[in-house]
Amino acid sequence: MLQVDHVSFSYEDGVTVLENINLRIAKGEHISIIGESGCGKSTLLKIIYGLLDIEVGEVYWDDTQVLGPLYNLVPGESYMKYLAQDLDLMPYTTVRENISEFLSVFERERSEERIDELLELIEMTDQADTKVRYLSGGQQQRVALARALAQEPKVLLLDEPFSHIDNFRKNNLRRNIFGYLRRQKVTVITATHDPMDMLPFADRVVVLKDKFIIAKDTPKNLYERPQDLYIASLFGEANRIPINILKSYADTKRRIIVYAHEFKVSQKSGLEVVVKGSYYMGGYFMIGGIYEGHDIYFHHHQPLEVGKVVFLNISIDTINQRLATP
Ligand SMILES: Nc1ncnc2c1ncn2[C@@H]1O[C@H](COP(=O)(O)OP(=O)(O)OP(=O)(O)O)[C@@H](O)[C@H]1O
Repeated sequence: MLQVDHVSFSYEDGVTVLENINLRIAKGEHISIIGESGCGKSTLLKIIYGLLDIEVGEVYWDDTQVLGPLYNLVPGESYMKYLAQDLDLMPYTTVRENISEFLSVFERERSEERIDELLELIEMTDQADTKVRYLSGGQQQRVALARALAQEPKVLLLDEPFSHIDNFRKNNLRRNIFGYLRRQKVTVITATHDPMDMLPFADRVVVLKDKFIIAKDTPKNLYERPQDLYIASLFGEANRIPINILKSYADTKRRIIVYAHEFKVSQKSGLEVVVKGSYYMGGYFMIGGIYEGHDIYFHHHQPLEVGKVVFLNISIDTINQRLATP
């Protein structure tokens, strides 16, 4: 088990970046860390890997304490691999050589076979003999992923692992990589902005905000019952709506989170909205509007004229689901 106990951390400027962070991560579990840019996701991964010295708190992998650079000549733990945002590749050697460099001694005996397996996993068999400096940013990120896997870590820390990779490949690659890591029973912690890195793959999601962990839950629970707009907005466009405006019979002044796609447009009754603009999103239009002076966003199958008045409805199931949120 990976254990983070009461960890607080500040860089040299003295500003606290993380405060009282506690995590228990079981072997083989896949965790995602999400939160707005600058909330401390990378810092937490670096602490777990032992790249930073912490003054408050402790990190353990089973009974072994993870120690920072003050206590470790070569920072970083051998059973872990941290794939940073800045990829540490060897630009003047080929993709194959880059991967081979990181195979464990045990694996060198069957190295060609293993490299071919990893090349297939990152869908780069055809570029095996290309020098890394000639690859695109997304291709380099895929090589860095293969290098991380080549080392067969027990714990893999991934910092925005698919951020440079085009959508054309991203989905398949995510399924390949996360599927592989599950089969290998690797413990995985992924820091990400992208809900698609997390919703289909994580067992649990940890949400960071203003130094603290504000939620830990399954992706499904977090998505369906977001505590607040900050969490919901990590998944997509979301609104905070007073419940009694949506359903006149509701006597509560409470506000609930409604995702943009959960509204249905009606010409007759519901939340009265004046249209401000329509944005083509591919399969639908994102409509921006104003209700009672507040911005509101909802989906519609066609654009709506600016200034038009429409009414928004939301299903009773969704309202009940959100009202059940603590
Ligand atoms: N070496 C450093 N020295 C001082 N401050 C730092 C250092 N690295 C990061 N910070 C600050 O610590 C905070 C957290 O940074 P961190 O990179 O951990 O956030 P993040 O959530 O990973 O962001 P992003 O999603 O943009 O990568 C930020 O305010 C950042 O400016």
